[in-house]
Amino acid sequence: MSREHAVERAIAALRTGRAVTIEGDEPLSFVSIETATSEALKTLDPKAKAQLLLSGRRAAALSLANERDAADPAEPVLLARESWLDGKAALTLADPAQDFARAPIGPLHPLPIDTADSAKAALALTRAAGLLPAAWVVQANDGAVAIALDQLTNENLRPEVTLLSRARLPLEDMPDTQIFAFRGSDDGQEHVALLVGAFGGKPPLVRLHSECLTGDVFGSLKCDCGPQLKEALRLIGESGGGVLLYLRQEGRGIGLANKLRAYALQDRGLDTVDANLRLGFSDDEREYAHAAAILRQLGIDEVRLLTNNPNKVAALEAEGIRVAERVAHHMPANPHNADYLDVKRSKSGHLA
Ligand SMILES: Nc1nc2c(ncn2[C@@H]2O[C@H](COP(=O)(O)OP(=O)(O)OP(=O)(O)O)[C@@H](O)[C@H]2O)c(=O)[nH]1
Ligand SMILES: [Zn+2]
Repeated sequence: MSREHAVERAIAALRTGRAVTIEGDEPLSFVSIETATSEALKTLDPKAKAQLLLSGRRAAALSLANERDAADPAEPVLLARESWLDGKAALTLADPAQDFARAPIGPLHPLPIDTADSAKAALALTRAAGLLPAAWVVQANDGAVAIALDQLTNENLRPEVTLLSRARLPLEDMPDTQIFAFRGSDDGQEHVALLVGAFGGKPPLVRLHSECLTGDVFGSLKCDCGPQLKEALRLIGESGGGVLLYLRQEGRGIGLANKLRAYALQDRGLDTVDANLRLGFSDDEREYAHAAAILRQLGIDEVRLLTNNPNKVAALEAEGIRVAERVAHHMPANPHNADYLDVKRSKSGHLA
């Protein structure tokens, strides 16, 4: 099976509460603790000592001593079977929603992991599925969807994108716009490119916009995404033409439900970075390999990039697209996003 289909099937299984088996030297079967069906939970191994996989970051937030002293917060932590650790308790461990409203939970006993690569890949799959990075370890079973570890870890497998369709899409003040849909070869995500006007000669003005349902569609004041999206299109049109990529990396790559979980933590006083960490994600889970592949398919290998984020410039260059110029893309702050924009500058390296 192609890697694309294997990953897509595994993601679909996790989202619907079914088990996935990572095959290889260190086989590991698991289900998402968020979606696990009662069927899947029946396959918890009654004899096994091990039970729950959490991300190192989440374990650190729970003040759990990692076996490896949390040297790498991205490393998974394996917890032992405890009689009280049922579906509800596991969800409380994985989801920080209750962190401020309950007594400390435990005792919990981390175990050494003898399937470290598979455990890491398992949590990467739950993240890719937009679920909390937490899993029950279950017994291998016939119903599980199998995927080979090297289909998940082979760094040489650079994602490619397939052009699915293109059409005219007249926009306000930019009637000469075309929309292109692409599908990622590794995860099946549909990304969009808007080609505005005709460009040629100097490197086109390009905006890599990461999906933000709340800002882009509902006009949320918590972030600056909505105004950035509109202004980027306006600037691209004004400059004679260019490209806007609409990348399906909602919530800096953690997915919509997880972003809303992060928002709930922000309602409790955490900032945008700490909220991600408490959920068990890194501050920014995005990647730009798909963006680079789309630009290449559009015949673009050099851009003027609209962004305040130097990591985005570096990531795109690492994927082989030259950034001839960074064009600042600041929006006026409002009372609801002023702190957010401050944190982007003080903690995430955004340029003022
Ligand atoms: N996890 C999380 N994601 C958020 C939050 N606020 C906005 N986002 C997401 O952040 C992404 C936009 O990131 P920004 O940091 O505004 O922009 P950037 O792409 O890093 O930098 P610029 O190019 O300068 O805009 C979108 O995917 C949003 O959904 C938040 O509080 N938590
Ligand atoms: Zn936003």
